[in-house]
This record gives sequence, structure tokens and C-alpha cells, in this order.
Amino acid sequence: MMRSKVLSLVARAASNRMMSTATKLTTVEVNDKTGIATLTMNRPPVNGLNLELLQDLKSSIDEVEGNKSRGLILTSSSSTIFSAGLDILEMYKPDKDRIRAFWTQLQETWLALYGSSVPTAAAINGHSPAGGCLLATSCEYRVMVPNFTIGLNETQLGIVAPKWFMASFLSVLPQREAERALNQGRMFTTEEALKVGLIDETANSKEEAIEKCVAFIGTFAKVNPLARSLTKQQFRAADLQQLQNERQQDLEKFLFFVNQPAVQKGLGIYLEGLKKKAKKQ
Ligand SMILES: CCCCC/C=C\CCC/C=C/CC(=O)SCCNC(=O)CCNC(=O)[C@H](O)C(C)(C)COP(=O)(O)OP(=O)(O)OC[C@H]1O[C@@H](n2cnc3c(N)ncnc32)[C@H](O)[C@@H]1OP(=O)(O)O
Repeated sequence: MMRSKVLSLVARAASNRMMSTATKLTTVEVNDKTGIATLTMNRPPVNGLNLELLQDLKSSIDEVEGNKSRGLILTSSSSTIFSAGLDILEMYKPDKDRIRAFWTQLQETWLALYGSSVPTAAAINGHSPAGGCLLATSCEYRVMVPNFTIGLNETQLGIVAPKWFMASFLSVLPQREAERALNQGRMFTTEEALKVGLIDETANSKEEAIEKCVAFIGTFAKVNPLARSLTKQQFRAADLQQLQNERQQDLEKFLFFVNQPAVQKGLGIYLEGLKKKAKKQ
């Protein structure tokens, strides 16, 4: 390794504190200079959101809330995928108890991210369908690298995005645009997403995306943190409260829907298609 690279790694290690360890499917790294935490998803190959990744995401968000970070940047360790969304294997021919725990954890993780008291931004360094888009739109700001896609494609899989997925989407897009995209199950390219307002900026690399997220979080430097976070909470309170009030019904609705033979058949065909495509590559 070149000496300069070694030195830069040493310098980086000195100015960043690794808060979570490698045994987890997420890591949290706090930059000592900026005080901003970078939360990285690391579940190869596609950051499919299974029960364990959702648990780790939730505990990492809690960790950032608790360690007085100035902001949270969500990103991925993959060079081409932010997150492929929910792990379809959790929903296809599911285990009765595990699928309950899985959906309950997804609800909790969304409540924690969408309701986070710290400023949040997503550095979208790869494809971001469905649950991936849910995570990105739960943040306050999005910067995306070109040549990838983002969107809520649920209808393409024969499934329906629940109300709280729509709430995140609607916090970013105007109703008319959101409704049409959801009905179509539309995936937007980076350029299309920028045009429609689904993302805020583009960046040529993950590093640049993170820098732009840091700059966004920096815009709050002179704003009273309590006033900022209470203002954010007020904007989001109705969406958060709606899921809080309906958590049990939402779970039962999901279980009923996902266990329908037609939905299971559709998920099986979709999975098969993904596997065939992967084999061809
Ligand atoms: C009325 C009230 C209703 C109440 C509620 C009802 C319903 C519930 C709604 C549930 C909501 C669900 C939201 C979701 O998130 S569903 C998941 C949607 N995700 C996708 O459609 C993404 C599918 N994947 C892709 O498009 C691509 O994989 C990619 C992300 C673009 C990456 O492409 P590439 O790099 O080429 O990688 P491969 O395609 O080769 O994949 C590698 C490997 O990973 C497997 N895989 C990919 N995505 C998933 C996934 N989401 N879950 C599980 N597995 C996945 C893929 O099969 C390959 O596996 P093998 O290597 O084993 O072949």
C-alpha cells in the first residue's frame, strides 16, 4: 500500500469513531470534526431488508439518537445497491412467527427513522426500489449517484404499499405525482428522480453524495436544535401517530394480504424472475 494511502487511512481512523462493530449488518461511524454519524447498511448482496437488518438499523438509529450526533447520513456499503427493499424471502412461504416479528420490526424501524429527532439525509449510492425508497424518503434530504433507479414499485410485484409507505413518499412528492407513480409502480432514473423532486441533488460518487449530505445537515448549524427537532416532529406527527394508532390492524392486514394464494404465487414468480436474471449475468 502506498505510504500516502496508509497515512490517509490512519488520519481517517483518528478523526472518525466507529460506534458499532462489524458483527452487525450496519455500522455507525461518527466524524469527530462534523459530529455527523454515517449509518451504513452492509448485508450483501443487495441489502435486502430482512428481520436482522431491520433490527440492526433500528438499534443504529437509536445509537445515533443517544450519542448526540449532529445528524445522520444513511448509505450502503455496496457500490451498486442502496437497498433492494424488503427481503422477499421473508414474505414468500413465510414462517408464521417470523413474519409477524419482521413486519413489526419494519414498523418500528420506520417510526424511528421518519420520526428521528436529528437531521437525516440519504446518500443513495445505488438502486433503491420499494423498501429502499421507503428508507430514503423517510430521511429529510436525498443525494443520489447517476445511473441507478429509485421508486415504490410494489404494484409491479402485485403487492400494495401500506399507508405509511405512502406518507413518506407524500412528504417528498406532490400528491398527483405520488399517486401516479405508486399506481404505476414506477421506478425513476436518477435524472428523472431529480426532475420530479424525489431526490434533492445528484453526486458523481458516494463520497460526493456524503459531502452534499454533510452540507445539508450543516445548514442547521445556527438553528436551535430543540426548535428544529420539534418543528420536524410537528410536520411528521400525524403520519407517525396514524401508524402508532393502527399498528395491530396494519400487521393483521399485511398478514392477511401476504398470505393470499394469488399474492404468494405472484411473489414466487417474481423471485424466480430475479433468480433467472441473476444466473444470466
Ligand atoms: C391494502 C393494504 C395492504 C397491506 C400490506 C400489504 C402488502 C405488503 C407490502 C409489502 C411491501 C413491500 C415492499 C418491498 O420492498 S418488496 C421488495 C421489492 N424489491 C424489488 O422489487 C427489488 C428486486 N431486485 C432488483 O430489482 C435487483 O435485484 C436490484 C436491486 C436492481 C439489483 O440488481 P442486481 O445487482 O443485478 O442483482 P440481482 O438482481 O442479480 O440480485 C442478486 C441476488 O439478490 C436477490 N434479490 C434481489 N432483490 C431481492 C429482494 N428484494 N429480496 C430477496 N432477494 C433479492 C436476487 O434474487 C439474487 O439472488 P441469487 O443470487 O440467489 O439469484
